[in-house]
Amino acid sequence: MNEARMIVETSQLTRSYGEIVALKPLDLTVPEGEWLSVMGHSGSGKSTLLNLIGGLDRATAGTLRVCGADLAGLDENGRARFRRETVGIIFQQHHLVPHLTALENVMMAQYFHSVPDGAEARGALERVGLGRRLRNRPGELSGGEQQRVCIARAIINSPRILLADEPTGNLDHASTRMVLELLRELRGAERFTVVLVTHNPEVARWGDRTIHLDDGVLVRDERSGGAP
Ligand SMILES: Nc1ncnc2c1ncn2[C@@H]1O[C@H](COP(=O)(O)OP(=O)(O)OP(=O)(O)O)[C@@H](O)[C@H]1O
Repeated sequence: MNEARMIVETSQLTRSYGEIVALKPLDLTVPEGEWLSVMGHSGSGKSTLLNLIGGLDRATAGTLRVCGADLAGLDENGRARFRRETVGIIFQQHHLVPHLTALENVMMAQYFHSVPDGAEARGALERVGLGRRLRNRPGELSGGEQQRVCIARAIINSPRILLADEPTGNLDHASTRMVLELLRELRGAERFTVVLVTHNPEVARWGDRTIHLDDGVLVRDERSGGAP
């Protein structure tokens, strides 16, 4: 039987900001293809963990391997390359450029990864169901549609791991469901691993597994109940 490959492996991973220990020594493994939900109160260390996994921040102690890369051993350039090649990120705030169309917003992300390619960007927008809204600016799209542009932008480089920080935090119930269904469908098709931070237990249930952080400590690790 094949052992599942671990996409994230941490050992005693720690992040302090001066006196504040945002993440206390954490041992965590995430197998390839898993959707891991991360819950916890405000300030419990969820974004800190996500930012470390995404190579956006550096640990103060411990080890962290993501897709085989030893993140502690990478310099700034190495981490930028790791982010470009391996990671897709979606935030609560969409960070779309207001005066650019949906297509141009995705192409701008490509510019930072590699070379803008209109056909590829169009393909990503079609994959998230926005093939008919390519020329619309963010202000002309609903909140759920804006988040779908962000998902198109995040999957354009075929990431091995998709990180989502409260991706549905600003959305109503129907748009939340649509975004989560899309993530589930894309994960099935593209086989990336998902780590999704949320305050909302209903959202966490869409994952395979949920970990709970409390004051920087992993206090619970359980199989999720399944999507409603
Ligand atoms: N750059 C920073 N400098 C100083 N302290 C920080 C920094 N980033 C996070 N912290 C602190 O680390 C702790 C964990 O923060 P983190 O953002 O990871 O929590 P969170 O669980 O994501 O919270 P929220 O749900 O409110 O986003 C908090 O006490 C926070 O104030």
